[in-house]
Amino acid sequence: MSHVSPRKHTSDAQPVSPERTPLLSLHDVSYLINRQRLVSHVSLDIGAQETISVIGPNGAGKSTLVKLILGLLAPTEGRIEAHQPLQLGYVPQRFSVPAILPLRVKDVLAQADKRRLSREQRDYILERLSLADLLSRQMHHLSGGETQRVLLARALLDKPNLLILDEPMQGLDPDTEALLYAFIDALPEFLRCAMLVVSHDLHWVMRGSRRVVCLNKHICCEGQPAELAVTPEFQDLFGHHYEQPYVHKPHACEHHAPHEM
Ligand SMILES: Nc1ncnc2c1ncn2[C@@H]1O[C@H](COP(=O)(O)OP(=O)(O)OP(=O)(O)O)[C@@H](O)[C@H]1O
Repeated sequence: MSHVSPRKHTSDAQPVSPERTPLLSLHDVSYLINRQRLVSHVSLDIGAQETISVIGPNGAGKSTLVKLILGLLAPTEGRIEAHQPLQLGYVPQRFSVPAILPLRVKDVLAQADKRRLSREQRDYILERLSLADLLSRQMHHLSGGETQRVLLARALLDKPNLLILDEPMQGLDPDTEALLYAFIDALPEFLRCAMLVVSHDLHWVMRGSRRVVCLNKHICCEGQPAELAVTPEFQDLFGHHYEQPYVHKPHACEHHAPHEM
């Protein structure tokens, strides 16, 4: 990818956890077209095994940001820097195969580089994503959920170090959605990688300890779900759709219950 320059990282005195070892940095990246700014001054570091969820309203520039990271678009301002050679995996929002094109599931999966995983590891992916019965089916006959499972398997078979999922659960039934979320939430060690997940599913996004980036052309707020949920920027954009689960926080005042005195 021409816009990304791999750079050797010199070791600092501070040890960095594997999750936080830098993989990719966006430096003040903007994308303009026809004098319209679709992405504005985005700076973002992605750690080597970090999961980042990207949320934002329709038209906020999320897919444009994904295309910039994939190298399908070049930043018109700023730059993207890879700290290690990138192996990208991508599951798009939509994928349709024309009925006229014969393409079986096994043809799609066969495009992956077989040298990157062992046979057992490849079988594990197919088994976890329940693909055994689909292998001979035509892609254009698959349902939305089946297609997303195939695309996720295809992406993982290349053992990416950065997996980008652009609203992968759109239109899926709750069972398929739960299956895919459970799978990406607990990838086995041999598939552990950085993930950037664009999602409108606030209940998944705000669960757990993934870093959340809220994009509205620029990054309007980011952080851990609990920190983010109380920011005015998040409240403005999503407050009416998302109620933070009640969390009891012990307070630090001096009074004691009678039995403690
Ligand atoms: N090539 C283009 N030329 C002009 N405008 C574009 C182009 N591509 C995207 N846009 C506009 O840029 C804005 C951002 O689009 P983008 O697809 O990145 O948003 P998004 O956050 O992914 O939206 P959604 O949540 O609806 O998928 C939209 O208003 C879109 O119409």
